[in-house]
Amino acid sequence: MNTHLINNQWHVGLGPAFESINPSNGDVVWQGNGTNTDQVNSAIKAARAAQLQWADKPLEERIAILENFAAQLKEHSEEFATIIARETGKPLWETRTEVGAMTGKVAISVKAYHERTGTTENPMPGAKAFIRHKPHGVVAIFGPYNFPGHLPNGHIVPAILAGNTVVFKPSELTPHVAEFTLSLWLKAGLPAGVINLVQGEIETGKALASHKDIDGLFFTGSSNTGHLLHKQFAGHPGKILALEMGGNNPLIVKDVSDISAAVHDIIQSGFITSGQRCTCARRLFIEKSANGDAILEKLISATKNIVVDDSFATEQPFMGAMISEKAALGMVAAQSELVSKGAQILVELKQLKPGTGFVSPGIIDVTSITDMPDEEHFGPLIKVYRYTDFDSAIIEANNTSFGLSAGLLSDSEDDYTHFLKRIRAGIVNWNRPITGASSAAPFGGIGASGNHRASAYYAADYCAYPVASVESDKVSLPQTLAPGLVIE
Ligand SMILES: NC(=O)c1ccc[n+]([C@@H]2O[C@H](COP(=O)([O-])OP(=O)(O)OC[C@H]3O[C@@H](n4cnc5c(N)ncnc54)[C@H](O)[C@@H]3O)[C@@H](O)[C@H]2O)c1
Ligand SMILES: O=CCC[C@H](NC(=O)CCC(=O)O)C(=O)O
Repeated sequence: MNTHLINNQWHVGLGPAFESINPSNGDVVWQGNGTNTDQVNSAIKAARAAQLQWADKPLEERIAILENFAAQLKEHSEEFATIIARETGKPLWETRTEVGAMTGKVAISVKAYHERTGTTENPMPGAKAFIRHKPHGVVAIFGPYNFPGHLPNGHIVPAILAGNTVVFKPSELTPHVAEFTLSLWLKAGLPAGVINLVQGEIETGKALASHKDIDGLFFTGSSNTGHLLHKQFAGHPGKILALEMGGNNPLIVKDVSDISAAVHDIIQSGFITSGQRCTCARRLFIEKSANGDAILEKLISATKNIVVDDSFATEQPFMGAMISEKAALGMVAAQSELVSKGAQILVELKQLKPGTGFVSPGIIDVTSITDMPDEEHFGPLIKVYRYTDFDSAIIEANNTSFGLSAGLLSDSEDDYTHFLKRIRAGIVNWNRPITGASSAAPFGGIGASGNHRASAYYAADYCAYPVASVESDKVSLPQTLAPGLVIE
């Protein structure tokens, strides 16, 4: 099977075999072999050979290829949404929005390129001062399985726009999505070597990340892997590493009059994509009050009514399957562990069908647990904390090594101002779900969630480095020389 794209040629993998499975029914979606180390080397060589020529192209030519890609995405949107749904288990309505986000990324990245990394010219006596931006060179891009199209695309598009060339290593759980993405780039007229695709499991990732001839690595994935990469990059200050990782995101609810609206925003925050978004609310803080009781009661009944079904069901479900049966069972086990620590199940998260990734959404009250693990449970399980005092809820919300997203549902603007000043996260929302971040804003977290290299609108920043120049079209002697200097 032709799996890897090197220098615009498809290659059969020479490494270990692997496959992807449709988590809704256990069907094999894709089979192939990963790369071996020689193939990873060849991909990097191809990217290196193509880089100068690509960066030398007039910007308009690079943009034209990106726009062709957006047109290809539009033309093949339904086919692509179907492929993503089959490989991830996400509902079709949602994978259609993923393809839409990929298409929109092109125009947003062009705008960001000009605004954040364009050329600035300032006059100065006898010369001009310029700020320009240059590409790093060859960058490795690693993607996760939950948005196998949109999130790698959020690195690839700004990277090549800036003049870098890329070696892309997708999640081993979503190889078909990656292959289809590259087939659209080829149709868009991508020159050879500009984006190379290497597929495989961890060994492929390790061979690429540790390669001496990459100039940087842009990563979206788990905090564990991101931390490993950070260690690996220690001692290489010349290489740029951009890390987008997970979160243990808090959502605090306080004094809301529209209880149904609050429940809606909690569900959108906690359960969209079966809880498999890095921005999902993992910890829900609800006041111990009549208002808090009413919100929790409505949340419990609405959660029990959430429709979980196949990606292609005629009546579209809110949630599809999780990425794999292993992930689904992992969530069941996480729930059991919390129960063993003293948590109380309010709505049980259950695997709905053996051999699949289908789980029902769960809510668990963890207020009485004293040794809560600071872990990202990457699935549809909301952990409820009942609180009596707003400030202690904010302190507990900040009691995490992560800092990706956070939110407050409250009718009071004063409460929000207070919360915004104190909460530590890269995305902080008020009376809106904490998922669904815009590509037109910076996106990233602090602490164990990232390394201050925000993506989305700010991805332009890590795709190029600034060059400051003072320029004059001829050398000229200054009118006044420095003391002690005589030039005759
Ligand atoms: N902050 C964000 O923007 C963001 C977005 C989506 C997902 N995520 C996070 O991603 C996670 C889910 O995605 P995932 O499970 O695919 O992540 P993951 O870390 O398992 O995998 C991400 C990529 O890294 C590769 N990889 C894994 N181990 C490696 C190693 N030792 N060396 C080199 N490469 C390696 C994988 O093959 C994959 O391509 C969640 O934690 C989620 O919060 C973060
Ligand atoms: O799973 C993590 C991504 C979640 C998603 N964020 C974005 O799409 C950020 C915007 C971008 O990268 O263009 C979300 O917040 O739902």
